[in-house]
Amino acid sequence: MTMIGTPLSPSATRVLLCGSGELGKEVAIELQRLGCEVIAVDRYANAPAMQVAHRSHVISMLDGAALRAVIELEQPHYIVPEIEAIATDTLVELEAEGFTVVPTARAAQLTMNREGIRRLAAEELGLPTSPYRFADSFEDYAAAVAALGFPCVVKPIMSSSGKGQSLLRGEADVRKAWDYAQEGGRAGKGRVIVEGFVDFDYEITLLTVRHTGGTTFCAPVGHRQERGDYQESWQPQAMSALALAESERIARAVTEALGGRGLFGVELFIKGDQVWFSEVSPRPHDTGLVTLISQDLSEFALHARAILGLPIPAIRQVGPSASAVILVEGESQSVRFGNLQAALAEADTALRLFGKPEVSGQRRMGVALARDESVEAARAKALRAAQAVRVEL
Ligand SMILES: Nc1ncnc2c1ncn2[C@@H]1O[C@H](COP(=O)(O)OP(=O)(O)OP(=O)(O)O)[C@@H](O)[C@H]1O
Ligand SMILES: NCC(=O)N[C@@H]1O[C@H](COP(=O)([O-])[O-])[C@@H](O)[C@H]1O
Ligand SMILES: [Mg+2]
Repeated sequence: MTMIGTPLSPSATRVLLCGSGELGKEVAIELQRLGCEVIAVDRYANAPAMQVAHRSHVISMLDGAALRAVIELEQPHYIVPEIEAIATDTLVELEAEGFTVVPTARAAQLTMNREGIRRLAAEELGLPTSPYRFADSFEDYAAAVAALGFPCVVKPIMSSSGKGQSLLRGEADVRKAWDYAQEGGRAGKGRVIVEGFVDFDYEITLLTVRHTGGTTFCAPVGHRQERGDYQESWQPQAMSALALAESERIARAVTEALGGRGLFGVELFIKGDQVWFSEVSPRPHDTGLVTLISQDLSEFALHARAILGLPIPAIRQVGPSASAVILVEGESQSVRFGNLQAALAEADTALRLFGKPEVSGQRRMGVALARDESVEAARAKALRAAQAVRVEL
C-alpha cells in the first residue's frame, strides 16, 4: 500500500532525480502533483527540473563518490535516473544497501552502455537487432566497418540524442566518423558500436509501463530523426496488426528482463511485418513528449504512478497528435522566445519551453504540441507552431 507523506516534513516521500533536463522536469511536476518531495541533480545549475524541484545539487553524476554523498545526504525513497551517463556501479551498490533505484540499478547500468543492452537483447534474449560489432581502437573499428559493409552507423557506446553518431556511406566517411565518435560520447573517448544499417519503412517508440497491475503499452509513437536526434513525433503510428504484435512481444521481453517498475521507451525499426529492436530507455523518452497532448496520462504521469506503486487502470489516447522540437543554435545565456501568439494561435496546440540556462552550439530548448483530425494534420500543425517561435539569442 502506497502512502505519500508531507513534503519538507519528516514524513515526506523523497524522490531524487539523477539528471534534470526537460524529461525530468515533467516527471518532477507529476511527482509534485502527487505530493512528493523532489530533489533534482545534474551537472549544471538551473537545469529544467531544478527549476520545479524542492531543492537541487550540482555534481558530476559520473563521479561515484559525489553521487553517493548526495544520496546519503538526501536519503531518497526513490532514485530516478533521468539520463544515461551516471555512475551506475554506485547505483548498484546503493541498491544492494537498500535504496530503491527506478526501475532497477541493473536496468540503468545495462542501458547506460550500448554494449550492455545490445548483448542482453540480441545474445541473451535472442531478439532481432541490426548486425553489430564493438571496437576500442581505430584499427578494430575499421575492421568492423569492413565486416559490416556500407552503409553502417557508428556511435559512442555512451551517448544519447545522436551525439557522436554518424552514418557511413563509403570509405571516405570512415576517419571522420571515428573522430566524431571520439568527441561526441557523454563520458569522453573510447569504445564504439558499429551497426549494420537497417533499411526500415518507419521507426517507433513503444512506451511500455511496468506497474503494480502488470505491463501496459501506449499506442505506438512514430518519429523522424535527423543526425540521430529526434525532430518530430506523432501518435498513433499506423501499423499492421502483425508488426504491432511483434513490437509488443519484443517490448515485453526487454522490459521484463530489465525488471522493476516504471515507464520504458522501447525503440523499434519496422519494415512490413518485420521488427528490429534498436535500444530502450528505462525512463520517459524524448519522442514521448507527444503524450503531453495525446494521452490523459502522459508518459511522465505514467512514470510517476508506476514508481509510486499507484494503479494504471487505463491509458486514454485522445486523438491524432504530434510534437515538433524547437532547436536553438548559437551562443547565449539569455535566449528569448517570441511570436508566441502566432505559435499558439491554432486550437489544440501547446508549447513547452524548457528554460535551459544556456546554449552553445545546437540545443533542444522547447517543443510544440498539437492535436488534429489526422496524424498528418497534427504533424503539420505542430511544425507550424514550432516554426512560428522566433528565437533571439
Ligand atoms: N542501425 C541503424 N540502422 C538505421 N538507422 C539507425 C541505426 N541506428 C540508429 N539509426 C537512426 O538513428 C537514430 C538514433 O539512434 P540511437 O537511438 O541509437 O541514438 P541515441 O543517441 O541513443 O538517440 P536517443 O538518445 O535520442 O535515443 C535512430 O532512431 C534511427 O533513426
Ligand atoms: N534522448 C535523450 C534525451 O532527450 N534526454 C533529455 O535531454 C536532456 C539533456 O539535454 P541537453 O543535452 O540539452 O543538456 C536530458 O536531461 C533528458 O531530459
Ligand atoms: Mg534512440
